[in-house]
Amino acid sequence: MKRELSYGIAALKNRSALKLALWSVPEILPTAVYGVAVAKATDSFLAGHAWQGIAWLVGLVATACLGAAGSHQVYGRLGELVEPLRDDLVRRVVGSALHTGDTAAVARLNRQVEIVRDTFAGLVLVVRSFAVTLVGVLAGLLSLAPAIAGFVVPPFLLGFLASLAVLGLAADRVRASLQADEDLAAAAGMTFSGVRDITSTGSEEFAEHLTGRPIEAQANAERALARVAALRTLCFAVGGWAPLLILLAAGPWLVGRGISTGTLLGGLTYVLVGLQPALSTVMGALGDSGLRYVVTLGRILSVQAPAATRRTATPLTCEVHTSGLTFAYGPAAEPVIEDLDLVVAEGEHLAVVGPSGIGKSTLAGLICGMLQPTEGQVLLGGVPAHTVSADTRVLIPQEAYVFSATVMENLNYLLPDATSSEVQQAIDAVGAGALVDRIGGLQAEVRPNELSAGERQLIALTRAYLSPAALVVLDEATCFLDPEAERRAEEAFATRGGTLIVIAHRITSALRAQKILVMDGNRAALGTHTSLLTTSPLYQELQGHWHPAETVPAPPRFQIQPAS
Ligand SMILES: Nc1ncnc2c1ncn2[C@@H]1O[C@H](COP(=O)(O)OP(=O)(O)OP(=O)(O)O)[C@@H](O)[C@H]1O
Repeated sequence: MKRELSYGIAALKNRSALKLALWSVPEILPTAVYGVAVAKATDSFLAGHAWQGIAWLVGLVATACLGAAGSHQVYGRLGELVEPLRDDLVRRVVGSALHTGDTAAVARLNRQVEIVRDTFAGLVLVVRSFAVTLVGVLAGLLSLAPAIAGFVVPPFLLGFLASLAVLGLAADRVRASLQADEDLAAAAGMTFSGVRDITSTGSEEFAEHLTGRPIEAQANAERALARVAALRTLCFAVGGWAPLLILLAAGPWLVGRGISTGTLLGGLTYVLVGLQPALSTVMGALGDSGLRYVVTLGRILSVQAPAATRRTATPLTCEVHTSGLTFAYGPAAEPVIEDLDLVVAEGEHLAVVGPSGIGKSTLAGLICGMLQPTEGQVLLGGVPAHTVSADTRVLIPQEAYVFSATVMENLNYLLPDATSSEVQQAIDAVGAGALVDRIGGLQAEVRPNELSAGERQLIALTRAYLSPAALVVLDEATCFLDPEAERRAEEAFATRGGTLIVIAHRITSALRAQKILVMDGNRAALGTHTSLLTTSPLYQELQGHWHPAETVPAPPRFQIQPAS
């Protein structure tokens, strides 16, 4: 739990957290004012000064509007605070999966990353709103009647601190309950699968013994969980209800010492509308989202990337050589690629074409060593692709990855030591200059959600261009660019040096390549545009599909967005 808390606290140590805290200040005002306004309005109405009472209520509405403006800003800052945390977790998850080759883990862990992000954001909001309420109510009570604060605040804080103390215990009990659940499922599964043998050999007693213990253990774990729930209810009774009862009981005494009816009502308002709901919400969130955050983040953080011993080979060339390459997604599945022999020489430019779902992305994954052949092999410079060091090759998929950081950090991610002039040269070559200018230069912050798909692709392409990788694989990585922007980017890669493989989605991409691989089920044809037109019926067909779209100018799929 300590590790998960430290991780969350570290994520809060940045400027966005400070901005979020500052934008929370306006919200304190209505919280501080509502009890005072109710007190003053009540006393004014009771004294027959109706307009004065109405003026207090109008003032209350005005401060609420001010608070709402602050809340609006808070949500914007929350995104800036939470997205870098998500990016960091995704980086860990993907990094670990790349080392272990367990790509299914990416999907599983990515779901957990989403849970951590959502629970973290929820916790930040709830804890922030609790702090705002506490400060506001304290300020309001002290200005209204410090004696009321003396009755209300100590039991409230006692209940709150006790509920925090119970939280650690609750986390342990939840983990124990999950474990007991899993143990019981395993024991019951084992007994169920052997039920015929148990009946035929008359071993019911043994089977009962086998499942009886985990059932008892699970029942105990559930009872322990229920006791913690009862303890939390007790904490809420102390923190949420005791202040109210104490204040009501002390009412006559307070009135006897000059506290007006309106002031007493104002104090009750602070308890009923401020402290009690805030305590209920924060306890609920810590008990629910808080526990989910701790347990889920714990699972992600414990998936350590093993020492990168497997991806250490640095080949001397970046020639791609596949022989007898066969790949299926599972032992019983039909192969997606079967017995493929292919050589792409160092410095060559290959386009891969074929119908949707034929296996182009699978081939890209195999060439980059992210998938391992079921049979045959893929060599990069004579070395098995999955053992080659990660910086030897770069694969840019259709959905480009851009993260919340500066433009420079996004671009030099694969070459952190790149000089400004190297970065600028890459930007100019790929054609990302207008985009970088629009974002505000190299030191400006990138907000991924404000970029179009084409703009994200331009950033990923520039990053790949700048990388030290000798093999670049573009898997429909330019599909959201207009044909002219795509031409410029692809030509930049063709003249960059190294081997280039482009999964093409337009005929023009194929025409720019020296060689074209047509993927056609279990068959594949390799040749040039001219030779394939005569040797590959599928290529002729694809060309027929592509051609009209290429001759009729398509609307641009990438546009620089106007500065907002
Ligand atoms: N992780 C996976 N598990 C199981 N099957 C998969 C997986 N990824 C892809 N496939 C299947 O493998 C086949 C080839 O998919 P792949 O994505 O390589 O084709 P593609 O030619 O790149 O398609 P597209 O042009 O639509 O991107 C498809 O039938 C697809 O459904």
